[in-house]
Amino acid sequence: MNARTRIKICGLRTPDTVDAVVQAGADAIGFVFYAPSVRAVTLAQAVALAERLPPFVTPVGLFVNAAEADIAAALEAIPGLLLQFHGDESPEACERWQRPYLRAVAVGPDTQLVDCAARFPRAQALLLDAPVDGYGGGGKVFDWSLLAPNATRPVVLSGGLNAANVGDGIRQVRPWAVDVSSGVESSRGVKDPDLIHAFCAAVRAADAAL
Ligand SMILES: O=C(O)c1ccccc1N[C@@H]1O[C@H](COP(=O)(O)O)[C@@H](O)[C@H]1O
Repeated sequence: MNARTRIKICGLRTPDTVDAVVQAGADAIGFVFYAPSVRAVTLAQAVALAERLPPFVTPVGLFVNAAEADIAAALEAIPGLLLQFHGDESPEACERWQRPYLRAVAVGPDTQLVDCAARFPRAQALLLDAPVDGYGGGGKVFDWSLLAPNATRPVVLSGGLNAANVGDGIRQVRPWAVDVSSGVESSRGVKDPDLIHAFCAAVRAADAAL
């Protein structure tokens, strides 16, 4: 039983939206270290944004097939950074840091979460996303009914979530946490404080009704 669904808001790029995420009561903030993304930030930008975070709000660094030197630099520069691997990284590439991480999984009809958990033993959670062109942040919902209720690791539900559908996702999947990017944007790559607050309120409402 999950007493409170944790919330990660991903793809923050400005101080005011980071502050909005904190004020809305989210648990984690994602920084996209993937240059092709409209949400990409430099390490210097992420360091400045992460310095705004109070205790108990976790900075998450999202990487897609990144160079080891870039991951090492981010870990060095941002205390407490949780890694999120959202590309084609091998288990070895994810495990070499010897620390917990989030492993993204594009969910399809053949996805076996038990096997995924076994392949990525140090993954603190499996982050379930829709298969998209490219690697993520596509605002697409996957078929939640594909998930067998036998996950051996906490799951983070993501992919096309917004204030209108996150309650259904929580009721159906019962994830440890939810993760959103597109669904709290007024236009592609532009976070909206009102949508951030609405998303967090919808999660709280769903939790209260469980
Ligand atoms: O946000 C991005 O631009 C991104 C780029 C490359 C890989 C992952 C990315 N975002 C992650 O994708 C999922 C779903 O996002 P959305 O809510 O459907 O837009 C989420 O975990 C983001 O962190």
